[in-house]
Amino acid sequence: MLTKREELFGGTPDEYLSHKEKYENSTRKAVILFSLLRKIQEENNTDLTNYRNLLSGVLGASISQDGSPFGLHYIMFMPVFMSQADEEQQERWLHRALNCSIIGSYAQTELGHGTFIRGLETTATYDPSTQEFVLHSPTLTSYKWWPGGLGNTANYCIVIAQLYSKGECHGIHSFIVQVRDEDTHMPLPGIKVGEIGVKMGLNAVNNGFIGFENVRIPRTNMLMKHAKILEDGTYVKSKNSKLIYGAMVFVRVVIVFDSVNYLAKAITVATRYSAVRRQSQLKEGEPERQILDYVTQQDKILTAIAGCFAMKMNARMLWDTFNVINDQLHKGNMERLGELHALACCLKAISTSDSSLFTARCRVSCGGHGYMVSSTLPATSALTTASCTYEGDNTVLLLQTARFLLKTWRQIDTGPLTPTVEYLKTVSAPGFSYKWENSIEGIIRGFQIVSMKKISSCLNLMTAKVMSGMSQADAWNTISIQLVSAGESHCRAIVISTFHEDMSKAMRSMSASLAEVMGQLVELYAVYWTLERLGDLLEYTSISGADVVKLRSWYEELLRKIRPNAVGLVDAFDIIDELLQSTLGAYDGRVYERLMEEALKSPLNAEPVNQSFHKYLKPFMQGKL
Ligand SMILES: CC(C)(COP(=O)(O)OP(=O)(O)OC[C@H]1O[C@@H](n2cnc3c(N)ncnc32)[C@H](O)[C@@H]1OP(=O)(O)O)[C@@H](O)C(=O)NCCC(=O)NCCSC(=O)/C=C/CC(=O)O
Ligand SMILES: Cc1cc2nc3c(=O)[nH]c(=O)nc-3n(C[C@H](O)[C@H](O)[C@H](O)COP(=O)(O)OP(=O)(O)OC[C@H]3O[C@@H](n4cnc5c(N)ncnc54)[C@H](O)[C@@H]3O)c2cc1C
Repeated sequence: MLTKREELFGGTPDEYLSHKEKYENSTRKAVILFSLLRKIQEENNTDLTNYRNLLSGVLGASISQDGSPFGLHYIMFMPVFMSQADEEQQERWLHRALNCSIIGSYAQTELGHGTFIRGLETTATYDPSTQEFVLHSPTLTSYKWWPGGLGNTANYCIVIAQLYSKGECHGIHSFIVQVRDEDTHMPLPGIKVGEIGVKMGLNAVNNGFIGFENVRIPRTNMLMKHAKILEDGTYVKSKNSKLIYGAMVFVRVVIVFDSVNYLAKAITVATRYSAVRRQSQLKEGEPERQILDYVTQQDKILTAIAGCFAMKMNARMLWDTFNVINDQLHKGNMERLGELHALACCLKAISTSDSSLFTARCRVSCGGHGYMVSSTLPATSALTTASCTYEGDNTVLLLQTARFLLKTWRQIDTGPLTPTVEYLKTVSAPGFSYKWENSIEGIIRGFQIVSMKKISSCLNLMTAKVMSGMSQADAWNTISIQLVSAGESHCRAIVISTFHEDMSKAMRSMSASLAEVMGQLVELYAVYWTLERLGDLLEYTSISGADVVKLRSWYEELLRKIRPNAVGLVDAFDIIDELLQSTLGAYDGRVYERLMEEALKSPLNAEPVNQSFHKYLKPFMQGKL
């Protein structure tokens, strides 16, 4: 009898399964895991407040590096329900979703539209004679495309469609739609549903497509917490049209935590491997050195460790900010929604792009063995690059942040600013003077000044172009590279200052030795990004060549100091081998034995001579083909 652990982590490695077998195997595993999670939910009476913990349990413990067919059920279907369904609807469906007696997905993106959601083509036309909506996919490009779990798993999904009533379009709204029969799992009449095929990664997520041929759903299937359609077809507007976007804000907040989890996996593997792997002699006649002793290797890996700790602290800050503002939204106070949206956008963009960048560095820092699927680094790389796209393409999200920053800058003199942007007032105040200094505080100020000056410059450029006769939209597009850069600088200033402030608070309750190491990580992160963004700092601050020389020595000194604690720092992530799933990163360091053990599992090693020799090779080599 297999133990739960053997059931979850044993059997043929996913990489040797067909696409179909991989899905079936991930469904088998998901059922085991989510049965355990269902038990936790029942014990903890999960709601949105502790929902994220459950969610990170789902995500962090996602046993397949290829994701899970149940992921969207937790990541989007339920959060959207919690934020957009009215009480009657929550009563009707939420409990069934929470205990997984129905499995949902989230169908927003279409073949033709992902970013521009106001351009979505799926329609939901209200028929007052039957008090139903008619859901329809008018074109091929209107087919929903990407929804996780929709291919073969989900029997319900939330569909985002253009709402029509009394001949008028009221824009996009959310509807719950049953996709498959709860008993037979057959697609319901008028529904064409399937799986979108093999992707770069996440091939256990079961992303699907769905098209509707005049499918009728009851009026009460429109999620009506905010906007409503009355029985006679009268449309009742939401207090704020942006509330429909709420779920995307929540998920972007969760994604910042995900990006930390994914990066933690990659740096655990790369750091442990770099401590085991010996290669080349630093000095003639000496034994070969651990590759972690090479400063170039430290440059690749230790900065990734610092980045992981930095983003963890920022994820916590974002979650706390989300809860504060979400409570205000529930009380009808929309004042900080724009700030929350902008903060969630830039932190989602920067955390996922940093995670993707550093994970790719971890992959190459492990040489050839880092290219083995059994190292888990290729799959983690494929995962992190996907996160730069889903839940909003990173470029587009940084433009959203820039949009908010320009609005803020226009109003800079009309009153107090909200917390995440009040630095703009400080560094632009009359009489504010600043001289670059090589210190954490000096670096934070420097990044804040760069951000402020980029925002100011963008607004001046926009104004000049519009004054010269260019349309607002063309002016925006023309300077959009600089707008993205302003969004990134704003975010980097927030990440460094949050890391420094929150870690300083945490260090007060640490032992002196631990506090010293944590302080080194904060310094390494700040100095690394200072050297990475030297162009901006030279353009907008008084940093000098002499400062840069000293910064480089400071950086190299930090790498030397942190090196002895590198393995201890990643061990602190405490990722068990079964979740790490890596021949290079296993806790016991038996890298070469594990590489060979995994290789022998290849089906091509099942027999000494593969059948293709007799069918193809031999006749070919004998000139018979
Ligand atoms: C790119 C977007 C935001 C553009 O939408 P649009 O309405 O065109 O926005 P505007 O630029 O015109 O601004 C309108 C107005 O609305 C505010 N706003 C926009 N989004 C939000 C939001 N989420 N929360 C709050 N407020 C928002 C914006 O600030 C403007 O306010 P003003 O006061 O300045 O007028 C939009 O199209 C968008 O978000 N696109 C990305 C689509 C997306 O994220 N898709 C995710 C699909 S689900 C998915 O990917 C699942 C993945 C699986 C997994 O996670 O595992
Ligand atoms: C692994 C994965 C899982 C997903 N799961 C789901 C899901 O469960 N449900 C769901 O609904 N969707 C899902 N998606 C879809 C995802 O939300 C979209 O891919 C994403 O929103 C980007 O849209 P797009 O793919 O249409 O890219 P596009 O918007 O076409 O972007 C392509 C390029 O155009 C640029 N661009 C687009 N608009 C602008 C603009 N206004 N200004 C400047 N540049 C612009 C972008 O920066 C990008 O470089 C998933 C995607 C992936 C990769």
